[in-house]
Amino acid sequence: MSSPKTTRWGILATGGIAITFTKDLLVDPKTRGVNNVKHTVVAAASSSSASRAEQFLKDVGASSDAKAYGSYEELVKDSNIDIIYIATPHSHHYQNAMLCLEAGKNVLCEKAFTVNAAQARALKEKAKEKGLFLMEAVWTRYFPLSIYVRELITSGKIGPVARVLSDNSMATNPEETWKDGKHRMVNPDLAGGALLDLGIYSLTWVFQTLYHTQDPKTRKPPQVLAALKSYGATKAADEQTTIVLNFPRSDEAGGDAHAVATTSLRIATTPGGNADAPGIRIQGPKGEIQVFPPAFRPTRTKLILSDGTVEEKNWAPFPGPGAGSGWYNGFGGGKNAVGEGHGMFWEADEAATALVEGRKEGKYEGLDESILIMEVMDEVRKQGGLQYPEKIETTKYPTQL
Ligand SMILES: NC(=O)C1=CN([C@@H]2O[C@H](COP(=O)(O)OP(=O)(O)OC[C@H]3O[C@@H](n4cnc5c(N)ncnc54)[C@H](OP(=O)(O)O)[C@@H]3O)[C@@H](O)[C@H]2O)C=CC1
Ligand SMILES: O=C1OC[C@@H](O)[C@H](O)[C@H]1O
Repeated sequence: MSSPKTTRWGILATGGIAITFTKDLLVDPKTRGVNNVKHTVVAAASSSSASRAEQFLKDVGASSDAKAYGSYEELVKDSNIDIIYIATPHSHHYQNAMLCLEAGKNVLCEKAFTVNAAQARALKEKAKEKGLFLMEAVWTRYFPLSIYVRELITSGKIGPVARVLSDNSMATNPEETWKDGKHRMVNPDLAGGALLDLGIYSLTWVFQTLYHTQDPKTRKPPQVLAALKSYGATKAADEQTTIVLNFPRSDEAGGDAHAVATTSLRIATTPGGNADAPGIRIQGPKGEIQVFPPAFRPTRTKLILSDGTVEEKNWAPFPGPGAGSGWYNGFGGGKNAVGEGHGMFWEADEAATALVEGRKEGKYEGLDESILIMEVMDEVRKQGGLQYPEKIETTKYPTQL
């Protein structure tokens, strides 16, 4: 067996998820049975100061020779970096990813990929022009649990999927939690709201079960009908959104299939942390697959077949030793066992493997699928009357944010 190839990462931004991702990155891949790639963090940048980047590198346990930069512009010039992980708010992904691609760097960019589909298309074009790898960091797609669910579907276990019900909601008490309105979860300037932050996971489950599992040559985009409830005085972010999707399919493939994707900042998928009810139900004529919350980091599945078969699986704990501080939920608070991995290393392994193999896109969600999901979210926002400020919707690069 050949020795693992090391990928050298640069980390762009030093906020909450950057810490969790980077700690996961530094977990030995052998602990999860991965032998083809290894990861090292060679640099991090903070837009606020080099000392913040320095502290970040210390906090995550990076090697003492990793470089700390006080600007993203300096980071992208570092010739020692193979790939950059972007961990800024949604509003900034387009400008930050363009900066990296223009400088010739491969990119793994946090979800939601961009603010709109036009930006996602422009990034795809730029990556193609430069011959670079580009992937949206929808980590859930790379979980062994997700691979198992997709395999159940493609093996025909429940028959052709006829309907998917998918929720990712949190009772966050937004007026209290984000009183001043500046936090990225509610701030329109940072593309705040439920849809782009949490609804992306409801759509991820719909797409990875009902679209990604179809033949890429014949699958078609869905028709979309949406209701969106806006948040706060500015009405420039959503607090609750419901999307009905119709996926056209030939009669031989099972005929049209339906999905309902829901998201909310005000009510929970399961109140009080009770995870007994499935947040995701994938239904076919021979049975259903249930996935238990949270949709972004599920650890339990249940297959129920009409012949009476019931198969429950528990996917926790994730391999470790891991981040060591519980999972990060974007605004404080963690619930998984301290010391287990968070689960972000699987997407990092895929990005590193793609670099080794010379692939330019992620295996379980290519750029066209990321763009299609952005198109769905564009349509939802259009029907719901939600537009973000022009400076973050624009494809003009560079734009000062
Ligand atoms: N996959 C997952 O499970 C999760 C993904 N996310 C995604 O990660 C991204 C970042 O979220 P999160 O880490 O929670 O956010 P944070 O607010 O904790 O961190 C964002 C970082 O981005 C940088 N930044 C640059 N410009 C701005 C700006 N104008 N306002 C705020 N921050 C800025 C800052 O880093 P610096 O000062 O160093 O430049 C900041 O620390 C989002 O896209 C979110 O959707 C978030 C949580 C979980
Ligand atoms: O990606 C995410 O997953 C967990 C959520 O709590 C967070 O807000 C979101 O950004």
